[in-house]
Amino acid sequence: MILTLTPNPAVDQTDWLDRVELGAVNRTRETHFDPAGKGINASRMAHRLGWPTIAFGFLAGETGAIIERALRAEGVQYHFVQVPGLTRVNMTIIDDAGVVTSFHGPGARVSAADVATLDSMVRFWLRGVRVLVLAGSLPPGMSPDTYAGFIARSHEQGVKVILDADGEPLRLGVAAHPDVIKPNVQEAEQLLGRRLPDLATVIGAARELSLRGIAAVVISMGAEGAVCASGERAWRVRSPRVQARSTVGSGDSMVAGIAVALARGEDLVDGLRRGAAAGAATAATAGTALGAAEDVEALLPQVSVEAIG
Ligand SMILES: Nc1ncnc2c1ncn2[C@@H]1O[C@H](COP(=O)(O)OP(=O)(O)OP(=O)(O)O)[C@@H](O)[C@H]1O
Ligand SMILES: O=P(O)(O)OC[C@@]1(O)O[C@H](CO)[C@@H](O)[C@@H]1O
Repeated sequence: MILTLTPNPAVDQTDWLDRVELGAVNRTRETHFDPAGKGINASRMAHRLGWPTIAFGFLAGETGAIIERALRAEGVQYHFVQVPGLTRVNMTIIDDAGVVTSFHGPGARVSAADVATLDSMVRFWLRGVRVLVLAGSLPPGMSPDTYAGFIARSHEQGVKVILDADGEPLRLGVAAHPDVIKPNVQEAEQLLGRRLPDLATVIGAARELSLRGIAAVVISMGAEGAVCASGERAWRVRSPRVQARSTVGSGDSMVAGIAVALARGEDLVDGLRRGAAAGAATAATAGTALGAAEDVEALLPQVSVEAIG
C-alpha cells in the first residue's frame, strides 16, 4: 500500500489562450479542471499503475467536494479531514508560445485540532503501509516541520518515505533523512542556495544531498529527464521524446513510478524507469490530466537509465 499525504490539495484550472495581456480581459480558448495537489496526483498515477494507494489530506467546501467526486469516479481511495473554507484553485495559463504561468493559492487555513485529527489518522494507517509520499506545500496553520515529524514516525514503523516539497518544509524534511527526495532543478537550487547551470552541477548536487543521508536523490529536469544519486552511485535518466502538452503533474507521476517500485521491493533503477515513463506520459497529456497506464507502458522501453561514474 502507498499512502500519500497532500496537506494542501487544489483544483487545478488550466487555460489555453493565444497570448496573455496584462491589465486586459483575456478570453481563453479552452479550460480544463483537474483534481490535484502533488500527493493526490501521485495517488492517481499509482492507482493507474495498478498499485493500491490511499490519498490523505485536508479538503474544504465545494472545491474540496469536486476533488472527492473526481477521486471516487477514478476509484482512488481517500481519507480527508474536512476543514472550513474552500480548497484552493490553482490556475495555470498556457499561451501559444508555450509560456506557462501559474498562480497557486495559499489554501484553506487549518486549526491545531484539524492537524491533530489528520496526524492520528495517518499514524493509524501507517501500520499497513510500505511507502509514504509527503507532497506539496503546507496550508496556513501547519508548521513547516510537519513533514520532518512524519518522516521520523514512518521510520520508526519501517515505512519508506518519499518527500516532494519545496522551500522550508523541504529543508526541514531533508534534515530528517527521507528515503527519496525528488526536487526539480529550481527546487534543488533553492535548497542548496546556489545555481545549478549544467548537468555536471546537477549531478554534483544530487550526490551532495544523498551524502547528507538520503538514500536516493532524484533531480528532475523536465524533457531532459533526471539524474539520481544514491550514496556513491549515480544515474542519468533520459526521458522519451513526446509532444508535450502540459508538464504540470509530470513530477508527481515520476514520484508515483518510484513509489510503486519501492512498494514492490524493486530496484531503484526500475523506479526511475517507470517514473520517467509516467512523467513523459503526463507531459503528453493536456492540463493536469495524468498519462494513461497504456501510455506509460508504451513509453517504458524508450526510457534509458545509465550509470555514471
Ligand atoms: N516534456 C517532457 N518530455 C518527456 N518527459 C518529460 C517531459 N516533462 C517531464 N518529463 C518527465 O517527467 C519527469 C518530471 O518532470 P519535471 O522535471 O517537469 O517535474 P516537476 O517540475 O516536479 O513537475 P510538476 O511539479 O509540474 O509535477 C522528468 O524527469 C521527465 O522524466
Ligand atoms: O502549491 P504546491 O502544493 O507546491 O503544488 C501544487 C501543484 O502545483 O502541484 C501539482 C503539480 O506538481 C499541481 O497539480 C498542483 O496545483
